[in-house]
Amino acid sequence: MPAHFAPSQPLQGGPSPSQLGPKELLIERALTRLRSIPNDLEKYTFLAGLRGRNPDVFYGLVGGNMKECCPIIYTPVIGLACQNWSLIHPPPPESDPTIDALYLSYSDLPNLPQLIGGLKTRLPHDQMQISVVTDGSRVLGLGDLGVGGMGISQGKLSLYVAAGGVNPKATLPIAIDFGTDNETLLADPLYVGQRIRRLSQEKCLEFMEVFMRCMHETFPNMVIQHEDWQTPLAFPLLHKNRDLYPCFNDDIQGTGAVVLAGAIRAFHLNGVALKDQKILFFGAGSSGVGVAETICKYFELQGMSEDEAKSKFWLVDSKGLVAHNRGDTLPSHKKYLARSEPDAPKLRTLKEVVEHVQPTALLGLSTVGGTFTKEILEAMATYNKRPIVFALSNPVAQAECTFEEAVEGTDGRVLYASGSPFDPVEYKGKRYEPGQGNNMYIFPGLGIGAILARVSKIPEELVHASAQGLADSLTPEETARHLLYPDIERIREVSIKIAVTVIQAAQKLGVDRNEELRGKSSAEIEAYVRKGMYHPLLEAEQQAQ
Ligand SMILES: NC(=O)c1ccc[n+]([C@@H]2O[C@H](COP(=O)([O-])OP(=O)(O)OC[C@H]3O[C@@H](n4cnc5c(N)ncnc54)[C@H](O)[C@@H]3O)[C@@H](O)[C@H]2O)c1
Ligand SMILES: O=C(O)C[C@H](O)C(=O)O
Ligand SMILES: [Mg+2]
Repeated sequence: MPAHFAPSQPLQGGPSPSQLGPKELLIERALTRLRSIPNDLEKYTFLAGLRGRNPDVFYGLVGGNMKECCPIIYTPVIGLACQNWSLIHPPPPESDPTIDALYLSYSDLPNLPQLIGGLKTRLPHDQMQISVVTDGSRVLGLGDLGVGGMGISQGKLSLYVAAGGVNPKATLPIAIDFGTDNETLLADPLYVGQRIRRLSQEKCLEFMEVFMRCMHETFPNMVIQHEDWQTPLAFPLLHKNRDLYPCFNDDIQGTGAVVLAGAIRAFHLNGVALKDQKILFFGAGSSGVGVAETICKYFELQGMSEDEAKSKFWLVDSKGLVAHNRGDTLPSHKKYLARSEPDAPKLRTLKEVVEHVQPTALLGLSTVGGTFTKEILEAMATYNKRPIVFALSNPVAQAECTFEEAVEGTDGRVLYASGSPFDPVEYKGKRYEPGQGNNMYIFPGLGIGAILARVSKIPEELVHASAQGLADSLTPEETARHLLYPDIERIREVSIKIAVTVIQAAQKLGVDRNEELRGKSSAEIEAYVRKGMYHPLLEAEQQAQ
């Protein structure tokens, strides 16, 4: 069985089209067509149409050409698609007996048990494995896009299939319409969602409590990924559900894991001992705090006391340095890592905080593009031989600095990762390669591992295991190139490695419910993972699922 989809590139020098099998030929045609489309949004709609018409061809194309296709079906172009959702992807008619995307709204609350229970007969697969659920309230760094968030749910699930090998029929994207506070959408008669203001947090959580219960009763083995919920809902949803159901929040935990994996590599490459690292986060929302707490926990696991680990972190939000003595009431998610010195300086701007802290690492999860200015990058380069700069906000225009700016501002010494992809840069005759610190490296492996182990819940240890699996997945050649993350074309192999680590962690904690896998060696678990994966180039009867 192939470990990866056959990439289409080798076909160019291989057999002529007439010798190709029908799926390979269709994939080759689709790729040629894709390359002929000049406009990004049209490329997206072409691929979305292909996914609907012929999933095997779509996934064969994407899986063999990740570098080329990911920026279209995922960040950055997916952001544009979400912004234009009403024009490109209206919900299917209610009479449609099958569904491949589910839209719900608060008014469905009294009927949720029947509605969700009834899905079993309307869905093409009776063993649904994974759902990505959003209310579209914070889509990438683009803000509130209402039901346009469906694009993100679908995009994430496409990667679950392409990278994680989940059967496409076992995935369900869900967008929940709680209204929108986006003035453009509220004024747009063509908007496909409800043109009402967002409901209160209380109402949303009331709905979600019933929703999570009904989903679990209907699909007891399904993993639910919460995605792009605004921070005031993201944390309560995670805390209320994490001990009850197999679910996780991708922005808090998936991002925590991917950045931890890149940071482990970067701390090694900058040569500074962990106890001397000083990590500054620009942005203290669900993602910033999620990442900071994940790295903080890692420091503890490496032998630091809790207080020592916490002392390595500084958070900056729109009001400046986050500190208990700041004079405002901090929301609960910011309290744990707020500076606690009674005389913590009251610093307003990022520049002031950078100069005060002189960090070894500067991480942006702020949604504000261009905020790591030349001056800030140059300052990072004066404090560090190899400054760590991660511009993690999505999509591209929201990145705190581009790769080129980071290379120039630090005279080529930067250890850089971004949330959205950037091209390599030539600087003073040398070629530099960026890392893509995007949770896409984590959730497919974490998800397929959780699915195959049939976990009852996803404790933090599984998230840490996924980070370790990713950090360990670089080849010697990638390590020698000083990469922070593996080549994206290898994402399926990387996801397999992460899945094995996650399954073993689940077994150790006793949250696995798949008895068949217990007592198996790493190699046996890996073989089981490979066998359980969907391969678009195999015929249906050859698929294990
Ligand atoms: N790379 C990845 O895998 C990944 C994963 C998740 C989220 N993200 C990105 O992270 C970003 C943030 O997501 P979130 O859910 O945490 O959002 P959020 O809105 O909850 O948090 C944003 C934070 O930035 C701060 N901020 C905003 N404007 C600021 C300014 N001008 N100066 C200083 N601070 C400012 C806010 O106070 C807040 O603390 C998004 O752009 C998202 O795309 C990336
Ligand atoms: O969707 C992405 O590309 C990453 C992340 O989940 C985000 O919200 O930005
Ligand atoms: Mg997200």
